[in-house]
Amino acid sequence: MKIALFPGDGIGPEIMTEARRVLDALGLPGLVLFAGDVGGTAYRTHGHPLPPETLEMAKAADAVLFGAVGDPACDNLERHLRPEQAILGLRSQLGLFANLRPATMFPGLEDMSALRPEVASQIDLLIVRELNGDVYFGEKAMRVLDDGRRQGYDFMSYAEDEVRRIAHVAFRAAQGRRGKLCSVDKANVLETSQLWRDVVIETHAEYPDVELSHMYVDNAAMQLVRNPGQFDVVVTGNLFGDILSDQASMCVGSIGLLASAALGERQTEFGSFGMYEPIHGSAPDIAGQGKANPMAMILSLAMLLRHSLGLEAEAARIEAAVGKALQDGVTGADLGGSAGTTEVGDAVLARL
Ligand SMILES: NC(=O)c1ccc[n+]([C@@H]2O[C@H](COP(=O)([O-])OP(=O)(O)OC[C@H]3O[C@@H](n4cnc5c(N)ncnc54)[C@H](O)[C@@H]3O)[C@@H](O)[C@H]2O)c1
Ligand SMILES: CC(C)[C@H](C(=O)O)[C@@H](O)C(=O)O
Ligand SMILES: [Mg+2]
Repeated sequence: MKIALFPGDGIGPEIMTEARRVLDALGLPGLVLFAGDVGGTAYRTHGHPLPPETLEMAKAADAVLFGAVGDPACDNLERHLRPEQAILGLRSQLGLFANLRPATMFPGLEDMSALRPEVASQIDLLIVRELNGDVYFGEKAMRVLDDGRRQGYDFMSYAEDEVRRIAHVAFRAAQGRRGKLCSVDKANVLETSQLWRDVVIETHAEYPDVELSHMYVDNAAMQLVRNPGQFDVVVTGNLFGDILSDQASMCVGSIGLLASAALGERQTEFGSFGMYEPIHGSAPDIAGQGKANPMAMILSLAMLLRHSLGLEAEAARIEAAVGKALQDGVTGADLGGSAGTTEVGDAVLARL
């Protein structure tokens, strides 16, 4: 079993240290770990945010655990050299098109939600975000128009096969949960979304046991705050899924709590090859201060064990330990507490 660890920038290395301690504590036999550079860190040492050796390391592994990338000092680099290209490059070059972003209320944390506790307590949803297409990967450029004005543009598109494969993932996920799928789009304005909706409806024919609904993304943003308990599985495109998942994190209580899995079609002898990362970024405003919440990173490790290594019991053990630490009131500044990154890690380890 080979896991590639890519800590990245900002709080990435701090939270990766805690996930690594949890992994070590499990004492899994036959585990081989590799560490690689990504993001601004990799740009500084190798001249590129996703050096070829890092990509090769990811390909040779059964799973990748990814911290975060992003560095304000790199924001003026040409786009292909910016830290974010590491995560985008890994997702596209590894064919990881299906991003699972679960958001579930942790018992005892209801009062820390940005929503009223009785509303927040109902949250148990899964965002299935398409990860290889949309406006993220279309042609983009800045140009000067004939009249001298600068214009930026990004081409948004989805091909039907790209929609169909993520729809299948979402329908199957709904079958394994409460049987409800809400497809979020902007079909009232965008042709990309009209095709999305048409293909999701066509795919539904193969899943008559799943209840399908459609929602425009602006309404979905509102409904997520008004009544998040109405959602079971939400399937949406790359951009909308990015935004709605950050929003969902504050409905639960903190962006430092939400984990994610990026999966594709490749199967290994242990499970599905995948890359696992917190949904948050490198948090430059708190980097190096020992304040970051490592729970999203630790929960991403749990997802890795479940989906890529077939270790369901170990995954559940980690999730239970995180849940207990929260229930016992061990929280950092993001959740109104005073525990630092290492203390939160200690608390999870003590409850494993
Ligand atoms: N997957 C990724 O690597 C990823 C994801 C999102 C953003 N980014 C990058 O990260 C950089 C910063 O972006 P941003 O500020 O918009 O988003 P961010 O998620 O890094 O931070 C947003 C806010 O949430 C807080 N926060 C985030 N994670 C936290 C944690 N674990 N514990 C406590 N607080 C936490 C931060 O302190 C900040 O106030 C940018 O360069 C961006 O491109 C990377
Ligand atoms: C860093 C950025 C490219 C990334 C995205 O937009 O997908 C991040 O926001 C995320 O949610 O993983
Ligand atoms: Mg995001």
